[in-house]
Amino acid sequence: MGAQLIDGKAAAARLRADVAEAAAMLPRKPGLAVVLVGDDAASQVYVASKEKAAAKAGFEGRVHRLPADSSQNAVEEVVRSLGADDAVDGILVQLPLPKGLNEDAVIACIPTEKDVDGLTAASAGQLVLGGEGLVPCTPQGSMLLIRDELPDLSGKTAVVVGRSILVGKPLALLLLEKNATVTVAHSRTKDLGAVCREADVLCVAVGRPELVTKDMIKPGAIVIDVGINRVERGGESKLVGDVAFDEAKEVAGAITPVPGGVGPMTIACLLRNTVVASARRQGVAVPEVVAD
Ligand SMILES: Nc1nc(=O)c2c([nH]1)NC[C@@H]1CN(c3ccc(C(=O)N[C@@H](CCC(=O)O)C(=O)O)cc3)C=[N+]21
Repeated sequence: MGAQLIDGKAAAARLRADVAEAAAMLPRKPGLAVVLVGDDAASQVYVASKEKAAAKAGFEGRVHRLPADSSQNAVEEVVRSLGADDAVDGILVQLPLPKGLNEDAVIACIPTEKDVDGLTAASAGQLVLGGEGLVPCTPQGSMLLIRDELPDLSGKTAVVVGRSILVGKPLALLLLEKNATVTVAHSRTKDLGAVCREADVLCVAVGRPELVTKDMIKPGAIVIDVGINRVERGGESKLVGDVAFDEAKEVAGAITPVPGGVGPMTIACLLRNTVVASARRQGVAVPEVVAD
C-alpha cells in the first residue's frame, strides 16, 4: 500500500460543519426543495440522505414526492411553483426521472439562481465562461479533494475519463480553470492506458466497474474515482468504483475509496451551493467559511 487514502467522508463532514456555520449567519434559514418523481429504490435512499444532511445543517428542507406516472406538465408545474416560492433557495430534481419524462425540459424550469445542481444551460454556460454560476456538486467535490492534495495544478497534467454532462465535462472545465493541462478520454479513445498513464491527476467517471487498472496509473498520481457501481461478488452485493482500488493503491500517490470518497462530498457540495444561493437571494455576503 503506497497510496495515501483520501478520506472523502471526513472532508465532507468538515465542509458540512462550515455550511452549518454559514447557514446560521444568514437572516433566514436556507430553503432546499428536492423533487422526487416515482419510487426508484436508489433514488429514495439518496433523497433521504440529502433530507437528513439538510436538516442537520440547519436548513429548511422539503421533499416533493410525485407519482411515477406524473405528466410532464405536472412535474414542470411543481418545479415552476418552487421557482416562484420565496422561501426556496435551491431546487434539486432527483435524476433520473421515470421513462417518458423529458429531463431537459424539467430542468429548464429551474431559475438559474436556484440551480443548486448546476445543471441548467445558464449554469453550464457560466462554467464555460468562467462566471459565478453554481457548480455541479460531484465535480465541485472532486476539485475540493484534489485541492487538499495538490493546491497548485499549474504545470500538472489532468486526465478525465468520461464526458458526461453531470461529471466529466464540468470537471474538465474546472481543472482547466485551475491551470491544469487537461485531456478528456472516453469510450472511443485509442489506448486509454497510455493516455491515463500521463496523468498527475486521474479522474474516472464512466460507471464501469474497475475499468482502470494499476498499469494505467502513473506512479504517485492522484486518483479520483467518481464511479459508484453495485456489483455481485461471492454472492454478496457491494459497491466498487471505476478504479480497481486494491491494485491501484499500490502505485497511486493518493486515491479516493468507494464508498467514502467523492460520494459524501457530492451531498456536502449540494448544501454548500444552497447556502451560497440563499445568501445571494437574501442580498447578504456569502459567508467566508463557504466562499471559494
Ligand atoms: N439531480 C441529481 N443530483 C445528484 O447529485 C444526483 C442525482 N440527481 N441522482 C443520483 C446521483 C447519485 N448521487 C450520489 C450522492 C451521494 C452518494 C454517496 O454519498 N455515496 C456514499 C455511499 C453510498 C452507499 O453506501 O450506497 C459513498 O460513496 O461513500 C452517492 C451518490 C447524487 N446524485
